[in-house]
Amino acid sequence: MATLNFTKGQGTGNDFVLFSDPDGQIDLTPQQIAAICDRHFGVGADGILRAVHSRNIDAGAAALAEDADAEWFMDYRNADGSIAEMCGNGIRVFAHYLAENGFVDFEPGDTLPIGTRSGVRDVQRNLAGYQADMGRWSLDGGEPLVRAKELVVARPGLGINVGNPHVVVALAEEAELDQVDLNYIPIIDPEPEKGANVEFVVAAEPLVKDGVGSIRMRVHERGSGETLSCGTGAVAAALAIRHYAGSGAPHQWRVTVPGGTVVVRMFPTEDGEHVSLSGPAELVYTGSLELA
Ligand SMILES: N[C@@H](CCC[C@H](N)C(=O)O)C(=O)O
Repeated sequence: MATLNFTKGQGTGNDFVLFSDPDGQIDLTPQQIAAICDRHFGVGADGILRAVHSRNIDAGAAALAEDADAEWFMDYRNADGSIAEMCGNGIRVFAHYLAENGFVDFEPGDTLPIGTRSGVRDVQRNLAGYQADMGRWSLDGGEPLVRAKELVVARPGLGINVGNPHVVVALAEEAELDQVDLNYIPIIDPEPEKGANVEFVVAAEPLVKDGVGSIRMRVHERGSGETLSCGTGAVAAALAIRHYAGSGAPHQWRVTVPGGTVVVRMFPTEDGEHVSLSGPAELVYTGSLELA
């Protein structure tokens, strides 16, 4: 049995087991990942973040081709062991982990490029936390119908890709958001080929104040179930509500999730519109476990 030294971290309650494997020698199986993430028999987490040098993981070649400074790669796995392309809360916690453990020199005001399966993401450190440039996004998931337990009729969703796939469902009332039972996987019709994370959203009252939009969101994550927060989900939700609100809608949104609040900003670049995500990141404790 091998010992795995890990750190537990969280960002708005989206929690992760992190470990460093610069040389790319610890390839956990989906079963081992699911066992570690199990909240009764393991450490318990929504996902796993492996810190590996980009040159030592196959998916890192594309990251280095995009930005030769993307030394570290965030190898993200969902709680069920499946691979996901990107994790918006995870990347802040990952950057914090690298900085606090001295793997990178990353002071407030600095930018750190991190390799992910959806491309390189630039993370900025500031005095309040971290902001990640989540890159470009697309409305490429159609408008499927979504059925969820305790919502009486199917609702129209909006498919959005922000590096990973999402379907956002706008609800009319807070009561509906509170009552939807996300212990059950929402049914998406037609079902996306690679599945999707599903966000349920209501507008805050007022929707816009001082040029900033506000929404509340709950999420069912592909591969992890209901989580207290999903960063890419918050980005998708803000983009969807801005889309529904039409021209004149704000380009900055506060997204309140069960685990806290994150901020989403849309901004123009030479490369088309990008979207950023800001929020906290915390390392909670360190530990070690025996790998079965
Ligand atoms: N919690 C994450 C998203 C993690 C991946 C997701 N479950 C998927 O399968 O795409 C976030 O903060 O973005």
